Amino acid sequence: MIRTLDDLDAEGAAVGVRVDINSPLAADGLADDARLRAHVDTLSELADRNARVVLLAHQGRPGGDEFSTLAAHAARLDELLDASVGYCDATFSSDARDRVDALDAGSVLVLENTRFYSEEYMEWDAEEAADTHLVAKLAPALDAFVNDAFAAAHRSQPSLVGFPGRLPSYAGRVMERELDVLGNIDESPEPRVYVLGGAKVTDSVDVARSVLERGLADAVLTAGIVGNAFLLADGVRLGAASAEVVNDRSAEAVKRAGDLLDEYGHRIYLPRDVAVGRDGERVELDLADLPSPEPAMDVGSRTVAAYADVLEDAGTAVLNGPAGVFEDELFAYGTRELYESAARAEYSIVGGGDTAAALRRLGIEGFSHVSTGGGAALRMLTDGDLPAVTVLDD
Ligand SMILES: Nc1ncnc2c1ncn2[C@@H]1O[C@H](COP(=O)(O)OP(=O)(O)OP(=O)(O)O)[C@@H](O)[C@H]1O
Ligand SMILES: O=C(O)[C@H](O)COP(=O)(O)O
Repeated sequence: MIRTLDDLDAEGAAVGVRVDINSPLAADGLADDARLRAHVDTLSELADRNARVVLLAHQGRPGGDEFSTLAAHAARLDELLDASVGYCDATFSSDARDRVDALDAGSVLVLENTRFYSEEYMEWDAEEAADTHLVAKLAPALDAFVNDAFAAAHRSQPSLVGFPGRLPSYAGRVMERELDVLGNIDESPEPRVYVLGGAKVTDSVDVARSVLERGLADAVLTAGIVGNAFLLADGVRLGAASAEVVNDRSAEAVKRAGDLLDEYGHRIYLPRDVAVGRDGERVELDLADLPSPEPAMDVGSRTVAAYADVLEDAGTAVLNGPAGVFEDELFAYGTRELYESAARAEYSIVGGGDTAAALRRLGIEGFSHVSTGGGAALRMLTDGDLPAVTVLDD
């Protein structure tokens, strides 16, 4: 059974709360605060119940553009919450532990990006994770652990799976709600159509295989960099610029996408055209017009029309990842159109950090459930088990 905040004696307790506030960034800070807003209920409840709330979170991946401190996140949370929010530029050092010890009841402290520490970017089993430096050093300063980071629950990293071995642990309100909705997806109306876009090529190929093998998906529509990977796997010569974007993420995933096309090609839909930027304009190219020197940044209107036909008959539409570089208005078209078609399905689920940002930016509404998780939601929908959830279950 997974315990929730209803089971936690919060008064005066130092509660470590793992959140997922991994967000798109802009030069001057956060580009979108949807993931921070999602945790407001959990954090306000704990602060109102006089807990000393200690936040643990990651931002970006080592070496990536969005790998940064959590200073801007703390400042934004301070605006979003009634409680006072402090920031500490360490995660488990004596400085961090002293700040936890000094924290007032009803206040929040954001510790530094957990991925600044190399152990956090490795996968562990729960017992080993409990012995990592981060967990072994920080746990004694805490009385309880709450995991509200549904969106990262598919990762077996120390801050996600290590604390339950050392502290009484609970699911936060976001985690509770997500498990409620996504745990019952096998009851959802058929046919089920999965739309896989975005940048996480390896994860998406794995998801496509799983839902196809298990008969959970009647159709898989590919878009974004994921779509480009499937086009390459199908032998389409997109051009060196597009191929580089895909191969930078995973050349191996293209091979696996090819294997999947061999087995399930009749149920996997590939883009029929792509959009590139040429002299500052959007130009749509049919596959026959490729290769192109410019990278494919969006799906084109023929793809949108073909995918809309499939989505029109969907009982359930499950979406992850944008169809293109929606942050640039020239390439927002595919995402806007595809999401609007999906939102019209009888039951529609959409997930992902950038996806949530896209919904807000493009003003798209009407989904039955907007999950905070992208990869996590898809893994939950397909395998039903998430490492960080399994360790909460006792
Ligand atoms: N054709 C493309 N070329 C380059 N970037 C693309 C393309 N299509 C989509 N993207 C980028 O993919 C990014 C989002 O992908 P991602 O897989 O991270 O989605 P997500 O919704 O955040 O899912 P998750 O929660 O798993 O992170 C966006 O920044 C978008 O610009
Ligand atoms: O955005 C996400 O999907 C989660 O925050 C997990 O991030 P990751 O894919 O870098 O582990």
